[in-house]
Amino acid sequence: MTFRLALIGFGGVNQGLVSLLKAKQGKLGDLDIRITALADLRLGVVSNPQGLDLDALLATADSGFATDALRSDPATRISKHIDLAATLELVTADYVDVVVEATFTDPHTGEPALSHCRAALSHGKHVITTNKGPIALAQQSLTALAAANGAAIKYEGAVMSGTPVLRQIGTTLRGCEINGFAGILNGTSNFVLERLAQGHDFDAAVREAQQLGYAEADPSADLGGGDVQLKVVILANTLWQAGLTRADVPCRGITGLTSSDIQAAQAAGRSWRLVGSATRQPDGSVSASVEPRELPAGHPLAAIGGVTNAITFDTDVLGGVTISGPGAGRVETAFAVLSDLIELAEQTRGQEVQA
Ligand SMILES: NC(=O)C1=CN([C@@H]2O[C@H](COP(=O)(O)OP(=O)(O)OC[C@H]3O[C@@H](n4cnc5c(N)ncnc54)[C@H](OP(=O)(O)O)[C@@H]3O)[C@@H](O)[C@H]2O)C=CC1
Ligand SMILES: N[C@@H](CCO)C(=O)O
Repeated sequence: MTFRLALIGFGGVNQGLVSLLKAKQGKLGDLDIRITALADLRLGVVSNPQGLDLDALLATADSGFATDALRSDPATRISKHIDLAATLELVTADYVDVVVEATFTDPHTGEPALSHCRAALSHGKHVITTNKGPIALAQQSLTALAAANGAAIKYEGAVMSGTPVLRQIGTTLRGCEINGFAGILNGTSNFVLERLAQGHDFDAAVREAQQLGYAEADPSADLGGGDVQLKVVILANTLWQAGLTRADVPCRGITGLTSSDIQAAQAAGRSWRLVGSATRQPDGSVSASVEPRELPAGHPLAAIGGVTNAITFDTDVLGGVTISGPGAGRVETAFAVLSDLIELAEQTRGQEVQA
């Protein structure tokens, strides 16, 4: 099976995807994944219906977006001009099967990602996104649009990066009723908390998280809790079709904590963690919050350090089920895209057998 991808945004995650596809060449069975289109503000709009060379793409990223390596294939078209219309033309091109949306997360409007997703889905293109904006704001309508056009929308990377969480809800945990969750859902802030506990400076820790590819384009979303707020909305709506919006999730980040708060907790064997949580009440309503919590040693989330994230689901049959793994990172998040592509291939094959 062949998937021809359009990558929208060529920052950390989509560059990570190119590296990962190169590393996995020949290891994905009959799944042939090609990148036939790319749109990025710094690069412009690039296409090659036969597939762009992965080494040339990596060289382009490494060289700070010089296009010499891409130009060595005469079939590759490059236009430096990029605007919404050019990007929408690209995502709907006949040489694109799957659009991988990885531009910045806008928590207020979801744009321009929302327009990219809608255009792709309404032309029957599958969408895979790591972008939390469109999913937190329009999960239900995007899913309906996909279904109406025989397409799929997948977003495993939107919560806890490459660590499988949303897929577990839909597969292995399906026989359980999940009545709540609490988790460390932001890699950057957890990384900064660890650095502060080690005595490092706040701003230096944030810069390090940016260099490592963990932070949002605007890191105040990580530190102020807004990123976790979006993830809580996505989880609650996935679990319970709760119709939750950001306004329903009171939110405080880690910016009110001082180094002395953190070190005092540490001396007492406790740890500050930024926790996103939600609970379904007996009447079906959902209460949710994002806040720093001082956790005792032995709490399942207390020992989760650095960029690692973890979530504990409160289930009727198993009690607490905790999933832990990387919460951010370029290749780690690209892995979520790859896992969505593999699932999409399985589902497409299943539909072909039935037809
Ligand atoms: N990094 C991570 O660990 C994770 C990231 N995510 C999400 O994945 C998405 C991508 O993250 P990441 O790759 O780290 O972000 P980056 O900021 O590294 O990359 C985003 C890229 O998109 C480009 N871009 C911005 N607007 C447009 C546009 N209108 N059209 C085309 N390209 C555009 C940016 O260009 P320019 O730089 O010029 O603005 C940049 O190159 C974000 O939504 C993020 O929240 C989710 C999970 C983990
Ligand atoms: N900026 C986010 C990326 C993953 O969504 C984080 O640090 O968790």
